[in-house]
Amino acid sequence: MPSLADALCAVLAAALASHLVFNRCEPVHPLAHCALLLFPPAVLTVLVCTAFASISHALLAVFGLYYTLTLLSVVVYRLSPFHPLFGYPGPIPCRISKFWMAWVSSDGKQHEYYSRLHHKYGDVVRIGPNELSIRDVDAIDPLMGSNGLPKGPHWDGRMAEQTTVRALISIRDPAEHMRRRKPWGRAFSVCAMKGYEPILGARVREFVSKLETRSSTDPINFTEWISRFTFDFMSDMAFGGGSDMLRDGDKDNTWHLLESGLPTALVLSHVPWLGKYYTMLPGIGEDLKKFRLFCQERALHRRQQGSHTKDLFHYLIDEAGVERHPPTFNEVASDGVLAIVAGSDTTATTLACLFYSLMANKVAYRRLQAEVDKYYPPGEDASATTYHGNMKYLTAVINEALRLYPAVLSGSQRAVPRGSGGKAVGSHFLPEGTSAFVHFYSLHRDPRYFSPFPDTFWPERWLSAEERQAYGYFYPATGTNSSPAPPPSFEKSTSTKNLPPFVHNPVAFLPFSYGPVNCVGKRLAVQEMRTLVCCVMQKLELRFADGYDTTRWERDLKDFFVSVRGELPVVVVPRGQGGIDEGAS
Ligand code: HEM
Repeated sequence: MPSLADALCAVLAAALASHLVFNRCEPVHPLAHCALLLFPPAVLTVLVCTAFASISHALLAVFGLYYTLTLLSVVVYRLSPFHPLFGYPGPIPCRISKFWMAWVSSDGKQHEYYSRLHHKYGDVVRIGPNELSIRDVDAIDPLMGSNGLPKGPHWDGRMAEQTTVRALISIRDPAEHMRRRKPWGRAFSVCAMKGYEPILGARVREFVSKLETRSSTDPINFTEWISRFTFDFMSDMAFGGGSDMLRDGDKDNTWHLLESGLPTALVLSHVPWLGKYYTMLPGIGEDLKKFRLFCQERALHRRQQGSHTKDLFHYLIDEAGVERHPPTFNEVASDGVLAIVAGSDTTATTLACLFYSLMANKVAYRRLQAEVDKYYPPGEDASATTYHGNMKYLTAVINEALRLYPAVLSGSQRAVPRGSGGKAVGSHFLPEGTSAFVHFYSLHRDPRYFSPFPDTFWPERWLSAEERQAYGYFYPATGTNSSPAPPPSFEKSTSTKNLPPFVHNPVAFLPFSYGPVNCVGKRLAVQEMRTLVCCVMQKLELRFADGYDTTRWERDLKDFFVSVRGELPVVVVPRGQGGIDEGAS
């Protein structure tokens, strides 16, 4: 008959063994969890129950002790010098469990949290037991370049409900990713892009004319209008049409279906194994399922109908029959959903941030308007891309919006595969099993890479010194300490004397990520933004609605992997009709 001390030793040994198995094998399947968390204490209870007064005492003691000791062992190990990431600084709750980041991220402000951590702890911060956030330009290529690391486990949580066919963005196996990316590469080649101009031009003209011909000058929510445009355009591209939000508004509540799952997906990305349980809950993820169904119906319809234009779907489904291993219909349908999600929300956020920034910085607004007027005077079709490449101020404005507000604020995770022996990333070493990402938001606002005014919308930083000088020096007035800071007023200055040295390092500019799994839709996104901005600036005049609190913009911006923007109440009138101050120039 075992003594009480024997029983306690047995439970301690079992708890340590269980921690060891969790640590080595990282099981994610619920059955494996049950086996490790229920089977050992149940067997132990049977074996040592005679050491206790009753079976219920034995159950309570063994199970309670087993769980307490397992947890304690996990916590002590993660904080101890034996942990491979011990040398990296970070807050204690982060080092203990990813549940901490799941909780922190749930309010959509994880990008600001990471940024604060980098200010406090430096360029590499331990933000999870096995995860690092990096703010160092030298880490970009080794981490994300062609000899870099594959995608990390956060995709297993984000896409937990995709149990059969995964969309391109969440494929972690590099060989499979490369196979699935081929049709996408073709779809965004220079030649294919030419074919998209008429589809894009038609939607942009519709957007502008809808706003131009409004009979009222009441403020509109500009964010919503832009979202309708990007959604309609991506539906045209992915499924040959089928969405008319610009005409009918969001009558099917599609935008809600698209965005409602984002916060949960972000939380699950921090604790991917929880995704398996989440998908078992009845009624969970209904919005996303509806959205997928809606897209699948469109894909089916588009396949049956065929198309005269070579849209994105044409390439994804390989209508020309050029792929050696053509994708299956389910793969294409899944990638069609991805095109809508990855293509509409990201571009909508960037455009909304861009127009917000322009309205807050009237100097930049007038400079861009002047450039548009030069290349596309009244009567010229501003949706034709002919002069886009010459428009340096336009490029500067788009880059600056992407720098301050990258649509994916916190970057995309990579992971060091088990058995690889680890990876040197710049001057840092990442042990195997470590996940890491370059934090775009922190990198883009780091004064070592962009100075002066790293937190301010200042498109002139993207011009050459001569071009900046030719424009004359307009600088944001400094000295505001409120957080979030209101957009600065701009002052005319005759010299650069009292400014910190000019620093501009485009290597630290990664809104579309970097390397072989970067944003495959970058060309389309840039063309879409250039076309829309040119047409809006040519035909319309915008200003914030009276009483709009400009500090709200950054407060309302949420990081749910793809960022989600708040309302932007704007007065829009056709140009030349007056009513809007055309002052600063
Ligand atoms: C301003 C607009 C956009 C921004 C800032 C943006 C940014 C990004 C980022 C940061 C990634 C993650 C890459 C990584 O994991 O390293 C990504 C992936 C992706 N984006 Fe975009 N994107 C934009 C627009 C678009 C558009 C218009 C499309 C068109 C369909 C698109 C399609 C994709 C796809 C398919 C992926 C997955 C790529 C892969 O895993 O190989 N994106 N994007």
